Amino acid sequence: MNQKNSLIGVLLMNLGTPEAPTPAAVKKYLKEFLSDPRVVDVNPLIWKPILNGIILNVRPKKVAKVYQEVWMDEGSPLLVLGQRLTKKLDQALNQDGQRFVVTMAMTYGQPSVESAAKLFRENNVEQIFVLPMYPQFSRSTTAAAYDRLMASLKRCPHWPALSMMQDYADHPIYIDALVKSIKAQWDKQGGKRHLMFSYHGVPKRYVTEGDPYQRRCEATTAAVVQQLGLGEDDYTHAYQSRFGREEWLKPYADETIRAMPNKGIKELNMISPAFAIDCIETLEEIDMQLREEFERAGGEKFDYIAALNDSPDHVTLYKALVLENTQHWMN
Ligand SMILES: C=CC1=C(C)c2cc3[nH]c(cc4nc(cc5[nH]c(cc1n2)c(C)c5CCC(=O)O)C(CCC(=O)O)=C4C)c(C)c3C=C
Ligand SMILES: [Fe+2]
Ligand SMILES: [Fe+2]
Repeated sequence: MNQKNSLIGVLLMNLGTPEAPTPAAVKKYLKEFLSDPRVVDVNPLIWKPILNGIILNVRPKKVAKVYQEVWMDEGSPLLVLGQRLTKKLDQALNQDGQRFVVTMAMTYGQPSVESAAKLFRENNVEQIFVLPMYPQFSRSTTAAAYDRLMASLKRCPHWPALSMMQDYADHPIYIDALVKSIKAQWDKQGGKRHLMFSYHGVPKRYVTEGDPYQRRCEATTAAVVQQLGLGEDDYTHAYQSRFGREEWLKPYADETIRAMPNKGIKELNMISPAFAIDCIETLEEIDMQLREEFERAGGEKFDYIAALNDSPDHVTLYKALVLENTQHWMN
């Protein structure tokens, strides 16, 4: 086996998204996603009846409408924008000769890890670098992606060499890319505004039990704030997307944003660094719901700073992460 001359597989992994903005497709997606104990760790004897009884009968109809509001001609934003980034990364990595096979898979649904594995086998890939598209590690996202990958390899007689990225919450090129996107928005709107960082939340208990997610989110905010030279009153760090009755990480984004106009913050920029790719959680929950809450409370200007998506800076970052983590296979 000549590993030095074989192609290197690059597997970008993201969460998953429904195949259509319909209640049936959303139900199928939520069933798979919310049955994963990495995401909801409640005892299955208690959780399964709640999931199958209430949640999967009520939530899909409501959430399908939300997907319809943000759906693109080619499909779900999470998938379409993720595929655009994958294609650009492929071009950037292979511009000086074919060395990498680059593809994207979802932890839940399509495109599956098995379809990526098939592509790698067809190209005789012997080494795979896995890059979960979550800047801040969490058991509910990154570890779930690893589990999914391992499960797909369970019946495989031959394993490739695997290298997995844990996270890149404070990687200098990631921080630079976020800072550039904030400065670009400031230039566009003609000046600075209060900057709110809103991260996808997780149950507080997960962090108490050892999930480093909160610490990693704080590391991202601290690095961006430091690079921008912001003072304490210039920014806010919060968590969105609460689900269920348990306490989640605080402060909650919706409560925080409702209180801002009364404290004199009427002009706001919002960034959501936990999302590498825009999706319903940013395009609808932030740019529609939280915007509305802010304006209803007396807020006057609200601008959401898009995820890095398929921007040149994101391609530069992902290219660097791949090269840094695959050097040992190339020399
Ligand atoms: C039930 C618990 C959930 C945990 C824990 C959780 C963590 C978590 N999720 C993301 C990224 C995404 N989540 C998305 C949607 C989404 N998340 C949950 C629940 C939990 N997430 C639900 C039920 C949903 C579906 C929508 C809904 O019913 O409200 C998405 C978007 C997918 C899309 O198609 O657009 C992403 C991405 C992170 C980063 C995270 C913790 C670190
Ligand atoms: Fe989520
Ligand atoms: Fe949400």
